[in-house]
Amino acid sequence: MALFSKLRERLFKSSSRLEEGLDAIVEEGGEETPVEAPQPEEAQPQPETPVAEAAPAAPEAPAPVEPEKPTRSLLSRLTGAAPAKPVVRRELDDEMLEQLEELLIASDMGVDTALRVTANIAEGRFGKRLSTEEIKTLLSDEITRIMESVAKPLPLYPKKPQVVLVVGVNGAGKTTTIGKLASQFTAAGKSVVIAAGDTFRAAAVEQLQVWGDRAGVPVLTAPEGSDPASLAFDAMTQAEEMGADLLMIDTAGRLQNRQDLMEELAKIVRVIRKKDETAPHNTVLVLDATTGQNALSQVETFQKLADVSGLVMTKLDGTAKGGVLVALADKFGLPIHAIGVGEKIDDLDAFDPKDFAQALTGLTDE
Ligand SMILES: Nc1nc2c(ncn2[C@@H]2O[C@H](COP(=O)(O)OP(=O)(O)OP(=O)(O)O)[C@@H](O)[C@H]2O)c(=O)[nH]1
Repeated sequence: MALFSKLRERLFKSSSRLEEGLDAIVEEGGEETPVEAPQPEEAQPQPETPVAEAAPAAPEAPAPVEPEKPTRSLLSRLTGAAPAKPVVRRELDDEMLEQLEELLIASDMGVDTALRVTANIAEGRFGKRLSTEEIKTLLSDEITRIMESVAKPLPLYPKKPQVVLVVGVNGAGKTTTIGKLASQFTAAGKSVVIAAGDTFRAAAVEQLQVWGDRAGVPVLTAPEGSDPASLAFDAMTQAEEMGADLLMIDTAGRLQNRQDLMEELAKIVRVIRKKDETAPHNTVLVLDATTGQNALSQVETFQKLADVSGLVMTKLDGTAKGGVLVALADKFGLPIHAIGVGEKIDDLDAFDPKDFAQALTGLTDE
């Protein structure tokens, strides 16, 4: 699956960290078990557990988690394939659970989420023997379950222009994301206008113009230092006159002076509501995945500054902190509209929970 492999490849740092950690945990107290476990009909003595070498025989030896797949053994016999390598399994106990929790916390899933995820994985499996692959599958299923309800593309309304306010700290990837979204909406037949609302930074305006050119959409600007709210008002007027479907407004991200920023955002909202009292229709918070747990406090801060309606997580490529997205979904339940997986114009993917969970855990597609 092309999309899957792209995400998998780009989330490599996150997945390899988890993968290496899981291997180390399972190997630490695990034992090799044969992959081709004897099937009941093969008239082998029925062991209570498929462990190769009986460990210091625990009287209540745990049963295997999943039955071994019979087709594997039959298939390899029919095709004469070399016997598969033995699989290492480790009994799930308190110590292993704690190590799993630590690993998930280290992958930026956050303490609360890591505890919840491991508790759910452990439920009904205590004392059972698990391989790395089995834990990856359980983990991936659990992450998918958490993320399913937040995977929502940016909702589109019949309202013209639909106003999308884009907020986030400087450097999070707002400009890039606006450019990528503009390109996607244009390709989908929508007419888009961008307003460069961070009027205090000439470089930010120039950068937005570069992205507007790339996406082939007009970028409305105002002289440096002018009032962002007045630009937003003019942009509303122009977008209406042009019959644009979408108006995306970039905003400043100076958190150093929170009060100013709060007033600036509030004023933009007040002014555009003079034109359309239902605007802004979306307030999208752009977050940088490489900031890890800091993304959580940014959500809290921006929720106080603006009525955040959804998230875009950028820079998921090349970070070992991809787990923060799970923590965000678990803690805030805000819709995740898209994920940034690179610096190019088409490096913005719809958020697919299963692909993401598999890529994060390094689970290979079967
Ligand atoms: N690798 C990677 N880099 C990204 C992604 N999104 C944005 N960037 C890079 O992050 C840097 C900052 O992106 P901008 O879009 O300028 O961020 P901004 O929030 O608009 O920042 P200001 O203009 O400072 O307000 C740029 O170098 C982008 O190329 C992404 O998904 N992956």
